Amino acid sequence: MTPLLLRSQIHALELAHAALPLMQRAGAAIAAYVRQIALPGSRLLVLAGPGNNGGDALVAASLLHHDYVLNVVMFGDPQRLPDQAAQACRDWQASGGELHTALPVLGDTPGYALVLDGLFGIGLARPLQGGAAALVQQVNALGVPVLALDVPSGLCADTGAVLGVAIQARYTLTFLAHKPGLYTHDGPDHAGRVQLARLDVPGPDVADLVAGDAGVAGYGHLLDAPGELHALKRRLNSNKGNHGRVAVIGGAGGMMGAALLAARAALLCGAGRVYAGLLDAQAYGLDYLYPELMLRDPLPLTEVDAADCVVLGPGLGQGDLALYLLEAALRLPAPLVLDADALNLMACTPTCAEQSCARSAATIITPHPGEAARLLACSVAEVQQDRIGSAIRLAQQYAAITVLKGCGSVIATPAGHWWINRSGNPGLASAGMGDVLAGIIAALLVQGLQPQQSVLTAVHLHGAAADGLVASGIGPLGLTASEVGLQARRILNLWLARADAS
Ligand SMILES: NC(=O)C1=CN([C@@H]2O[C@H](COP(=O)(O)OP(=O)(O)OC[C@H]3O[C@@H](n4cnc5c(N)ncnc54)[C@H](O)[C@@H]3O)[C@@H](O)[C@H]2O)[C@@H](O)CC1
Ligand SMILES: Nc1ncnc2c1ncn2[C@@H]1O[C@H](COP(=O)(O)OP(=O)(O)O)[C@@H](O)[C@H]1O
Ligand SMILES: [K+]
Repeated sequence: MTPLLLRSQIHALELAHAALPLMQRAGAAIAAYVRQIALPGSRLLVLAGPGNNGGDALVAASLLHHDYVLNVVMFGDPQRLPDQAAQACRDWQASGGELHTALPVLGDTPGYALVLDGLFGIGLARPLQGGAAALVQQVNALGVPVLALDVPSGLCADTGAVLGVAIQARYTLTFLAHKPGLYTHDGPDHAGRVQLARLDVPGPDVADLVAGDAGVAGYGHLLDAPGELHALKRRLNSNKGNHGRVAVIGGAGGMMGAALLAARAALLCGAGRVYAGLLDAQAYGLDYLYPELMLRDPLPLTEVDAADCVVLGPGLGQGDLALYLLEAALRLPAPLVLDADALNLMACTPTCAEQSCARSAATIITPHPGEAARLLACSVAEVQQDRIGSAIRLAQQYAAITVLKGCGSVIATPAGHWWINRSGNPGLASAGMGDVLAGIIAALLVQGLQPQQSVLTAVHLHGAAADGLVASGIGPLGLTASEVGLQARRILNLWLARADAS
């Protein structure tokens, strides 16, 4: 899996390699990339900011000078550039290059083929305002493809939050290591296609990259491939009893579908037996589409007691029975997946955190940002401003593997390990998708994957299923949770066959 480094960790890496000509290498990597995406002779707009990101852009400008028509806009005082960037600026001017202080008016001359955004990189320290914000807005309004250098200016490299306003790039060439902000929250909308230029610096293990922030165990990983699936391989001589028992509890009045979606997804992803305990007194005794499911009253807890994993929450409601079931589930010795209303109930029942922390089996919580905000007693905006930190805080508060869902779902463990999922698309932004995810997690868990591996695989699979469907024209508009469950089955079996063959 690909490492994801926070800004403090990138700085540690830079420090460990301070003797290397990193800015020269970054400039060369930019020039090589530009030659792939812009025709020689075309006009390029180069934006150089007040720090080393601007230096990278200026080195590239000098390297591209003879083959392109370049307009370089310097934002900030060139006299105050840091040393290496100042040298890059002198080199540019010595080669006959001009520095503009604002976007040149092109008149009748052909427009820009490409913009190189070297305004701000990982040194962005506060929201863009005034001249910087205006420049970014002007560039976005040009409608010209933008190559962002390191990160799109205005985007926080750690969190993917837009600070004020941010460059809308078609491409991002990022240096040394991938940054989490490119992959979660608003990052993917601003970064476009991301490519890494390592600058001949080896991976992150060279440096001690433990971040200063409390609770973060080190650098994270981009979840861009399924992990080890060996435990899912079935012996020829196996029976349903070998493939685990999932119990889904939820489906109060008007919300039966949520519990059925989770239960069906568990069935489709291979659980040997799936029970659904439905709270709706009017619930049918049969799922006509999937009669394989065993629908029961949630009380008594007989099947729940015997389950190898319990999913509690889809369509659960927040009544007295729901709370009783939540407290009973927290006492169960089996792994527990808590979603939706189970999380809302936990947020307003302080004793639940204590109960959750006292559990011996794995607890998995899968909040979307709204549920996370309730659990953390803060606003959704605060959760989104720091998705990694929020996920880790939740993981620690409940001693639970946590999936903070949304664009670039963040998975975190109580020990402070974290991942960002790369699969998935906005087709998943429709009702019932979270229920399907909860069912998939439980299915993988009861078939023998370890809890952490179940969560990582399920999150990646869920997104990959949506990607596969969109690629074949089913979605993003109108993609349904039921289709994602079916496609997850197909992809999981393909992954398994591939793992088997290798
Ligand atoms: N240090 C190194 O070893 C390397 C750095 N590189 C480049 O250097 C970048 C980091 O350079 P810096 O640390 O100089 O940081 P940046 O170039 O990202 O920006 C820092 C400058 O912007 C100003 N600034 C920050 N936020 C602002 C705001 N909202 N409005 C106005 N001004 C603001 C700061 O006061 C400072 O002058 C990386 O993103 C990368 O592009 C690369 O050359 C690779 C090697
Ligand atoms: N824009 C998006 N990009 C990627 N994944 C998304 C996006 N929007 C939603 N998802 C995923 O879809 C699922 C939605 O879950 P949730 O919000 O709980 O829905 P519901 O409660 O309707 O089941 C989560 O796994 C989430 O990560
Ligand atoms: K930039």
